Amino acid sequence: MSLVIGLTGGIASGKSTVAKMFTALDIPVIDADVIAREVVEPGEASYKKIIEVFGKDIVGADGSIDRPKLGSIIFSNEEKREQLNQIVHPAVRQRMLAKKETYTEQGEKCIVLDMPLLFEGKLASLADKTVVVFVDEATQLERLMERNQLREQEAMDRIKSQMPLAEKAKLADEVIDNNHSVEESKKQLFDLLKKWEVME
Ligand SMILES: CC(C)(COP(=O)(O)OP(=O)(O)OC[C@H]1O[C@@H](n2cnc3c(N)ncnc32)[C@H](O)[C@@H]1O)[C@@H](O)C(=O)NCCC(=O)NCCS
Ligand SMILES: Nc1ncnc2c1ncn2[C@@H]1O[C@H](COP(=O)(O)OP(=O)(O)OP(=O)(O)O)[C@@H](O)[C@H]1O
Repeated sequence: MSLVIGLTGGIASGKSTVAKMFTALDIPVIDADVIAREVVEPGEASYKKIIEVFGKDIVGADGSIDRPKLGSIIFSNEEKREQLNQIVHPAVRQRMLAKKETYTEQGEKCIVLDMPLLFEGKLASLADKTVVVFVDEATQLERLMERNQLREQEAMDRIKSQMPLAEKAKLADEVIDNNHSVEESKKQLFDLLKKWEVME
């Protein structure tokens, strides 16, 4: 039996930072953002559907989807975001499920689903335990603007396109407070993994 951990949070709250800690422990991590990139590569069904809905202008010079352009459309327009979600999310769900099955068959005792939209979507029920990586909104905004080189309004649009982190924290089994150092977050994670007997 594998323990499936649903790792979630908000944009730039620190999921990838915590996911790397699992990887360093040789615990497999299935990353929804990586899969969401794979399913829109040229030749994939979702690639064609995105062009049908958003037009040829959404394709960059190299033939792939122009992600900054698509982002600037969907993060400021709920209807367009919903349209994109309806194209991409079923394909992401299907691949995440298949990967999870493979790891389960391989006998992995712990598997992580790293998924920003775990609670907004339909995969939370797959997880035995859910963990939210939490930061307060001021820290989230600062880290997002810095990492993605965004103006305040663009960063706020992205934050507001998701369920508030405080609400996610209420839905989660456990919360990692990532407002402080990475080392402090690691200690919180290790305490959880000891409690769940994933590590000694
Ligand atoms: C809009 C796109 C092209 C922007 O690409 P970009 O490379 O700039 O960002 P990236 O994919 O790395 O996502 C960064 C973060 O944005 C947030 N985010 C992405 N898509 C969404 C969405 N539809 N709704 C809310 N938040 C989102 C997540 O927190 C994610 O971790 C891309 O995010 C996308 O295709 N989104 C739709 C698919 C999706 O929902 N992915 C999230 C995981 S399933
Ligand atoms: N405890 C911390 N202290 C300082 N900076 C941090 C901390 N945790 C993460 N960061 C930085 O904040 C930014 C966001 O972190 P990270 O990329 O892990 O978030 P994420 O939740 O995976 O984001 P996204 O879902 O948008 O990809 C990164 O630049 C990262 O280096």
